[in-house]
Amino acid sequence: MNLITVKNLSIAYGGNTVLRDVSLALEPGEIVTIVGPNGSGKSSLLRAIIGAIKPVSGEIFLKPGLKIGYVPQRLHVDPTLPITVERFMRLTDRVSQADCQSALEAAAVPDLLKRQMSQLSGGQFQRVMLARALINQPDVLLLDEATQGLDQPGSASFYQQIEAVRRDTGCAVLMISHELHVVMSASDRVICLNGHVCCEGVPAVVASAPEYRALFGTGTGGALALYRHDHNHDHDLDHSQSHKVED
Ligand SMILES: Nc1ncnc2c1ncn2[C@@H]1O[C@H](COP(=O)(O)OP(=O)(O)OP(=O)(O)O)[C@@H](O)[C@H]1O
Repeated sequence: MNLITVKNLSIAYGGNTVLRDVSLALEPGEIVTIVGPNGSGKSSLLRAIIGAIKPVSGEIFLKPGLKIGYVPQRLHVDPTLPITVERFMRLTDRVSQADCQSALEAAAVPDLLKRQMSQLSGGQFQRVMLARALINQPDVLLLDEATQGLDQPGSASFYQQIEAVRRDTGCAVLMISHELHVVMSASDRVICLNGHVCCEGVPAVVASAPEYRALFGTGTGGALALYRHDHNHDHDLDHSQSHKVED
C-alpha cells in the first residue's frame, strides 16, 4: 500500500492556480525527489500533503496512522533568543530527553543537545531540524530544500545522512531540492514539477536531455548528465511557456 497517494491535485492562492492536476504516489522506503524551477509549486505540494493548505480540487490519501516528519524550507530562530537544542526539540512535542538524544544520534549530531541554537553552524542547524523531524519515528520524511545555504560538502553529507536514515529506519523520503548533482544519485525517483508533473523517472547516467534544459535553462552544468528523463509526452523547446499555468 502506498504511504501517500496524491490524485489530480490542484492548488490556488486567491484564484491564482499554482498546481494543476498533480498525481503522484510514494511507496514505503522510497527516496523521491521533486525538482522544478522557483515558484513551480513544490513547497505548496508538500504543504498540501501535511494538511497546511486546502487544495482547490483533487485528493490526498495518507496511509492510516501514517507518521510524517517535516523539515520546512526556512525556519528563522532569533539569534538573540537563548534556547538550547534540547528545548527547541521539545517545544512542540512531548518527548523525553532520551528521545531527543536518539534523534540527534540518528541525524549524526550526537553532541549538540545542550548547545545554543544560535551557536550552530548552518549544517548543524539543518541536522537539528532533521533530528526534530525524526523524533517521532516517522514513516515518511518530507524535506523542503533542507540543504539550502549549505556548501556542497555539507549538502552532500546531509543527503548521505538521509540515505543512512532510510537504511536504518526504512522510512520513505519525499524531498525538494535544487541540487540535482547531489540528489540525483541519492534518489530512487525524480519528479519534475512545473505547475504540473512535467515528467518523472529514475535517475541514471545519460548525456544532456534537451527537455530538461528547456525546463531549467543551461545553468545547471554537469547536473544534467546525471539525470535521465522518462518522458511520456512531447515538449516544445520553450517548455516553461508551453506548460505555463494559467490564472
Ligand atoms: N501563501 C501564499 N499566498 C499566495 N501565493 C503563494 C503563497 N505561497 C506560495 N505562493 C505562490 O505560489 C507559487 C508556488 O510557490 P511554491 O513556494 O509552492 O513554489 P516552489 O516551487 O516551492 O518555489 P521555490 O523553489 O522558489 O521555493 C509562487 O508563485 C508563490 O508566489
